[in-house]
Amino acid sequence: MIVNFANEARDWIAQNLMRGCQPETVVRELVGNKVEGELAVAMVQSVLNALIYGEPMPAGKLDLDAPPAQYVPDPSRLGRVSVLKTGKRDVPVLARLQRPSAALLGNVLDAEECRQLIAQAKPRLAASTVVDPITGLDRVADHRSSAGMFFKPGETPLVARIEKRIAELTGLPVEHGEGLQILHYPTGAESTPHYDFLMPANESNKASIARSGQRIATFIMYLNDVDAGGETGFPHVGWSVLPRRGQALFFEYGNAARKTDPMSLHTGAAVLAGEKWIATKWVRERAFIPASA
Ligand SMILES: O=C(O)CCC(=O)C(=O)O
Ligand SMILES: [Fe+2]
Repeated sequence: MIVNFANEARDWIAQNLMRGCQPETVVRELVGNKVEGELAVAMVQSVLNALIYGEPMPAGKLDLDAPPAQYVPDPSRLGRVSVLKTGKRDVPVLARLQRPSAALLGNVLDAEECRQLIAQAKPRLAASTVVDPITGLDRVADHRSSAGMFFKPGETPLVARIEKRIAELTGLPVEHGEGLQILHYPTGAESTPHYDFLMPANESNKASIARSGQRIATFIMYLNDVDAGGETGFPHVGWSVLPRRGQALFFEYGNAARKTDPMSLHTGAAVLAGEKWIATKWVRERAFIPASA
């Protein structure tokens, strides 16, 4: 059955979802406003499918019989070996998750590399920004009380060496990587639940996706041990990765069908004691071309 779905209602739902409201909360609000329950679920689901799975945004009509969007992960780019090799380095696979597709890796960076990355980044840290989902403009994050900086691809010999290592480990070409981001979380700082892929509904993301394709994978390297807290968490599956110096978490959320995985929602839990330093590489479908190029 096809029903009318006013663009105003659709935009209200989209804004709330992009602000981080839980879909169930948005459904409850709609039901409180006298929208019939099943219809409310279908309305919210259709907007979520557009925001997260890259389905077309509903425009004026809603098909209540449309099948739910599905995400089927491709096989992990890491394969099934227990130790990955890059140069003289052995990188053991310490743990794997099926959904979202993820692996924890040991011995990715040595202590001196971690120390140098922190030292090179420290003088250049600025309060983290997020892209405002409504305006598309950068603003200082209210929820992500960390400070960060980006290296340009290949900016220093150390950065270039690490980028080459990531490419050899993951099979993803060096050129597909965005500039390496260093993030520092002081005690108390956290990063609230978010996706790393770009919301295609956001105007400012459209140009970026057109240039370089969607983000499909994230490689987070932990640069120090954290005394308490600071885990990278996947709330939909209840998995937490503890920051350990030199280890890395690789997760993939884009498949060959060009869908994105809603299970890849993740957080940086609040640092409870000590501080946390990470280096993150986000990887695109195609060669990364920054906005200014
Ligand atoms: O701090 C963390 O563990 C997560 C960081 C993160 O989500 C990111 O860099 O995209
Ligand atoms: Fe993230």
